[in-house]
Amino acid sequence: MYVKNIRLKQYRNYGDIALQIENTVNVIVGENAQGKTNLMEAIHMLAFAKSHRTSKDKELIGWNHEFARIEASVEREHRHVDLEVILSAKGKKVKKNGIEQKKLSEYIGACNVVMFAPEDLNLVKGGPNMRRRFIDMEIGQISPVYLHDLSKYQRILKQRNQLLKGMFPVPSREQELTLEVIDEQYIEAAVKVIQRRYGFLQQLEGWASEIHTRITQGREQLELQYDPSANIHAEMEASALAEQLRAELARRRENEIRRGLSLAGPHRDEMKLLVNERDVQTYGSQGQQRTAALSLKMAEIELIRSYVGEYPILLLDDVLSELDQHRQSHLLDAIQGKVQTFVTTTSIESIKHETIERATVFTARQGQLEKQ
Ligand SMILES: Nc1ncnc2c1ncn2[C@@H]1O[C@H](COP(=O)(O)OP(=O)(O)OP(=O)(O)O)[C@@H](O)[C@H]1O
Repeated sequence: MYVKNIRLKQYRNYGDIALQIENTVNVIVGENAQGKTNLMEAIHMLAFAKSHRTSKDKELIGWNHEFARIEASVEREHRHVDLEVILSAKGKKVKKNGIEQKKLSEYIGACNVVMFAPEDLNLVKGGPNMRRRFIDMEIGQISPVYLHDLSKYQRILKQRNQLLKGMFPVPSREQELTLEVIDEQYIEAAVKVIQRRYGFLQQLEGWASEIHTRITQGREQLELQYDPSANIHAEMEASALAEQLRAELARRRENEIRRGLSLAGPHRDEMKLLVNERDVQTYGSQGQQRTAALSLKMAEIELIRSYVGEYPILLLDDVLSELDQHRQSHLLDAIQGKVQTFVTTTSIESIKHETIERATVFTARQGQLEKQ
């Protein structure tokens, strides 16, 4: 799939621009603060209806404007889809082929995007919430039903926490009975999320470990592990998993009431990345962490292709020049001719010559993009 054209109106520092885009590598070159990342963010918005760098949509609206609009035409293998995201003080609207989609889960997936930005190193170096966010977003784009299950789980979690808070120091009989009912809903929703995440990680690991071994020329083995917050075995089938979670909740009940918090469940689960059997977050060098992040992103591209039957669009925001020649070559060789790619850089010299020769180059200057 590829973005054939895009129009941005009052989005960040863009006034009103329209671009025709080729299904190749597109390099956006420009000095700092010219709008390179803003364009990447707009394409990310098309896929996820969410920015990769802020949760506050109003920051995306051009200063002194009432609304912002992103419109694009995306070519898919046997069809084409028009997408539109409109942001205003009233909220966000998303449209697919001109029809407003009330549920984001019905919109997401119309176009698939993999983004690799410097912050992605936090996937390896950062806290568990970064990895949970990564897993949730990536499963969401290949399986919108997952987003529905996840938000159901989050809704029940909120209710459960509220109930637990009111149960301290002495729970009433009524509260205890309500907790029993909520626990069953909580377990059912949690099991769905855990199983989906576990399955996703296994598939992702298949690709990521192969890619990682190739990049490190056989020196390193990458493993991804689902590391649950409860004493459960994520690989078990649903009823056994539910049983384990039920036992775990019973064991932790007193503590949960004392703290007014749910202490076991997907919201606290972790994904571990091991290189040669050691946690790369704790023991990995900068280079190993960078390679692990790159392997994950490259694996994601393959995983999406295996699900949707087409390669996603790749956004490389300010990372290509950060990769040494060896890692750059691995990435570029894997995508060349197959994946529509957007690369931003302040210095065109940092990108391999052969890539530039075959790429379309745009210059970003003060909210304008000019094809070279
Ligand atoms: N809501 C907004 N309205 C107008 N301009 C904005 C808005 N939000 C950010 N900007 C401007 O957009 C510019 C930043 O653009 P962007 O982040 O795309 O830079 P960049 O070209 O990627 O730079 P760098 O190379 O430093 O990453 C800044 O000048 C910033 O002031």
